[in-house]
Amino acid sequence: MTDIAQNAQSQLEALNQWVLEVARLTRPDRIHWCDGSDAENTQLIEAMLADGTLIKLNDATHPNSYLHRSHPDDVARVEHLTFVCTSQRDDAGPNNHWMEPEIARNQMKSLFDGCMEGRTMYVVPYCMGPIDSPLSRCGVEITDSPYVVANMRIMTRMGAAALARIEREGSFVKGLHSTGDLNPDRRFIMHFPEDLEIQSFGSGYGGNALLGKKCHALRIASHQARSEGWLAEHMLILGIENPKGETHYIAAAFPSACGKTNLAMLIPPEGYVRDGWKISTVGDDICWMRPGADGRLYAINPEAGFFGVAPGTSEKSNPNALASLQRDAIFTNVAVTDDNQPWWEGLDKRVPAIDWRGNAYDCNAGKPAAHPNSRFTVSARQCPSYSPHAEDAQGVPISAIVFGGRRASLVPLVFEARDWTHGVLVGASMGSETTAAATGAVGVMRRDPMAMKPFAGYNFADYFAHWLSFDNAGAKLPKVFHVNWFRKGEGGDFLWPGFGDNMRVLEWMLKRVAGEAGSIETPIGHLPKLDDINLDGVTLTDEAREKLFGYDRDGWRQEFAGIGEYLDEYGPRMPEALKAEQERIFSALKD
Ligand SMILES: Nc1nc2c(ncn2[C@@H]2O[C@H](COP(=O)(O)OP(=O)(O)OP(=O)(O)O)[C@@H](O)[C@H]2O)c(=O)[nH]1
Ligand SMILES: O=C([O-])CC(=O)C(=O)O
Ligand SMILES: [Mn+2]
Repeated sequence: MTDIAQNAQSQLEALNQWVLEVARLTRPDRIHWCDGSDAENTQLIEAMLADGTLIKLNDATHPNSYLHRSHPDDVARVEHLTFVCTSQRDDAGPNNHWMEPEIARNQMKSLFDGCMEGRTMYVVPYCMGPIDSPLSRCGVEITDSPYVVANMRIMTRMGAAALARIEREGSFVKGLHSTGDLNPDRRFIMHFPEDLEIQSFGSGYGGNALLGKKCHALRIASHQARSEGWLAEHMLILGIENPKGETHYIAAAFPSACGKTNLAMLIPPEGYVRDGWKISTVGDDICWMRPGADGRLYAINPEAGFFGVAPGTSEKSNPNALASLQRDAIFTNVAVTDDNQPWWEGLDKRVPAIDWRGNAYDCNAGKPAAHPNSRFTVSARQCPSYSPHAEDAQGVPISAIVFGGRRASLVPLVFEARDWTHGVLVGASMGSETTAAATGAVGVMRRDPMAMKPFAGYNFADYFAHWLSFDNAGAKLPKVFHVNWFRKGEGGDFLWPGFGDNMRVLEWMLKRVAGEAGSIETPIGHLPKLDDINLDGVTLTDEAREKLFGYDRDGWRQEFAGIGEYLDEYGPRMPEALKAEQERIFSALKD
């Protein structure tokens, strides 16, 4: 036998053994190896329609589309129940909940004991990233949820091709998932990055249960990326083609429910379209980046579908998303109209008949009909703006990295970092108001470095050091920017129109990359002057102009004092260079 054949056989044996070991513990009635075929999917869907897990939507308006109503206590990620179990506590860092691996494994073992009795155990081989890309990585999720299987089929390259790659390759991420009894007291999402392992119990919700997404492609992958010299980030990737026909790619990190899907699918304002500007979508949530031979960062989207926020998605805000959702989509926790079409707040003026829990909708009760974190799952290939380069094995070269949060006050529309180290500080000091994507209070300002607070699989101090390490000889790094689409006026309204008009800010960024646009230098970075940004067709009040393009020195001094305190929470592991950058800016703000 050749070495390669021998390796393939031993990989397969390791996988088989693990599957049997899990089956001995969880005691399912049946084991089903998923091949990802249409026939298999049809069978799964039929079984879910029969037992009520799925409800068929209006076939005339939404062919092959389904509604899933989750348990009302299981509608979002659960950060307080999510753990990174490294052998050393400090390796997980103050940014993660930590448990000793041995204790976590024993606790999970007792939860998984017999939990699949009466159920089918599905073995789901998947590939994160194009099946032929050297940047992609594989995993296998074992789950007792057919809803998870149907979603994984849309969100990843699932089935036979992934299994073949696993047989060829050295390693895969092992993910074990059971919905258990959905009791929130028996719910844990455990990560063992040193062993490339995930164990998730007690939830069927997206980020907790579709293990390829946040658990693998962010927490495990970020840990792996650190030792292998790449980056696994909570970023969208989009392409911008200018009137000259040149395409630049931008990666942008915004926290959960802060605008990644919307920016990734942006349709430019009319004047831009007429001039020949085009936006293409590579990814809307996760970005894996690695330096190429030419020193630039090359990125792939490890996902194959979108698990997007439904509320706020409309023909006006995001026509590309709506067009993607015409068929073959799974909707989770949305409302339905009297003719059984999916509906959510912000979609249109119709009044829904049934709310997300399945009760008659009472429009006077003051409660939303769709859950604020209701979602759609759909293949990226159905998106009209899906980039022809989204499946390129070598990835796309990144010209700019954008950080952004939901900040009602202080933070202007856009500014540019002076250099890479400053850019890393801009990312590290990001703040944002919490959203419905995770359980807990909404609208509370918190530090969310690089939009990775819930997703970094290791100590943020080491993560920032890893980011800084990309600035080496030969590197041709992207420019770094910060945006805020969510600045509010005294009256509580958003001051910036957002959505398609965000194109104006993207254009300024590309001009900065090309050295063609002006700015004003301030201690926090380069801000555009009002006439550096094309505002043709946008009406802004005086308050909006001042707050979106101005800079409040006193407010920023306070902000930087807070950033200094935040960095200090990480103790001596925090890289000196980042602390020094913070101190430089803080003292410039005092002058
Ligand atoms: N005011 C305003 N709201 C926006 C803008 N872009 C997105 N939103 C709203 O923000 C919410 C979430 O946006 P998404 O694009 O789905 O967020 P995401 O970052 O992809 O979220 P995750 O999938 O949770 O990671 C939606 O309700 C949008 O309508 C914008 O430019 N301005
Ligand atoms: O993980 C999820 O369930 C959805 C998501 O993208 C996020 O919360 O950032
Ligand atoms: Mn996300």
